[in-house]
Amino acid sequence: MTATTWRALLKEKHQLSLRLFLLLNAVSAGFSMVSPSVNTQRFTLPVIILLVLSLSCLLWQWGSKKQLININAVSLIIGLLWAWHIYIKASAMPAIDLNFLIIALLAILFIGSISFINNIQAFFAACLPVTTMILWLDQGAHWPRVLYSVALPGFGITVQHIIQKRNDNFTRRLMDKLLEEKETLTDLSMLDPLTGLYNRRGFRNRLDTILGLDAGQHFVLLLDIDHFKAYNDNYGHSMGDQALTRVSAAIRDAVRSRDIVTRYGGEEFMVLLTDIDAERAIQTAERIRQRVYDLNIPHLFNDTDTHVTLSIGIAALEQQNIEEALRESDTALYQAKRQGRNSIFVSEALFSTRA
Ligand SMILES: Nc1nc2c(ncn2[C@@H]2O[C@H](COP(=O)(O)OP(=O)(O)OP(=O)(O)O)[C@@H](O)[C@H]2O)c(=O)[nH]1
Repeated sequence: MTATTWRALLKEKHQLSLRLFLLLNAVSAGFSMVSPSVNTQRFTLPVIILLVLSLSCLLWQWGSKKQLININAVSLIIGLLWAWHIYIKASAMPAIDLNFLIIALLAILFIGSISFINNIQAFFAACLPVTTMILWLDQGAHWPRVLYSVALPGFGITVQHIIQKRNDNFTRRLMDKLLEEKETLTDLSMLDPLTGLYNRRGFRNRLDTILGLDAGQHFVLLLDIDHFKAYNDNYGHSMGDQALTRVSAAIRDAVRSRDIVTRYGGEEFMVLLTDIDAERAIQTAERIRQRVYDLNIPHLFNDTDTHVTLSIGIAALEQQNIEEALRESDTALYQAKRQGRNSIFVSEALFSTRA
């Protein structure tokens, strides 16, 4: 879930309360025509509009769920229609019937408060026109009772609104935090825990981005620590881990930040040199080899030297074919091992490209 889907869900929740509001108003408008509390002016224009409007909005929302209706505007229009309806009925009476006014007020307060328990603006938009009309028709004779009837649910809804806002904020913060953690976990799943370099998954992820940019020529370097089994067997696995960590850091330091350094296997690394020519790629490979040698990690069981050393195979990445480039660099690495280790071998295919 993202912050956008969260906001969409909140809007959807409000639209649900609007549907309830429309439904109750349609029922109420129908009822006031069929069985009115006062038998004058059953079919007023506003109550007919009210019925048609409520049903149309309901049907429209049903049909196109993505189209959101402005809740406050609809509530205000419906409140005004009810006020107009009350005015027409009251005008037709020989004398103002207080019971009629109270029932009319309670009806809209009831509909407003159960529909908009969490939406204070919509509640007042629906109830204020009716309240004002009743106060005016009653000429203020019972204003404390009328205002009390509105203030009581109004206060309850305000408190509920504040609590709900705080809950929503809390949930949103919690969701942001979870999304952040999810991103961190995704990042971690792309890194090798021992060396902090990319693992194969991280490499694939970065590769897709780089190939998408299609900037210049790229080269694949496959690097393997020489006689590392002998190192582990003689110095222990923990010293082996330390050596791996130091070698990883040396490789990382020897290349540019835009190059991708990956722990490709146990003591095997892969570097993708991006947007570079063949000459510089070979120079970079040589720099890596020298940096690792200069670490001076003693390895008395290395047949070729007394230090930890690396062998490197290089191949060009042609036509975005990473599998082919890896195959060629692996062959080149094999040759580097065969020619005595602590050395670099350039893929024959690359030689022919350069010739
Ligand atoms: N300490 C440690 N050792 C590892 C790790 N991953 C792989 N290794 C060791 O790396 C060694 C690799 O040995 P081999 O594949 O036989 O190669 P090598 O001894 O380096 O010989 P050449 O590659 O031919 O020079 C094995 O002993 C593995 O146990 C690791 O995470 N930590």
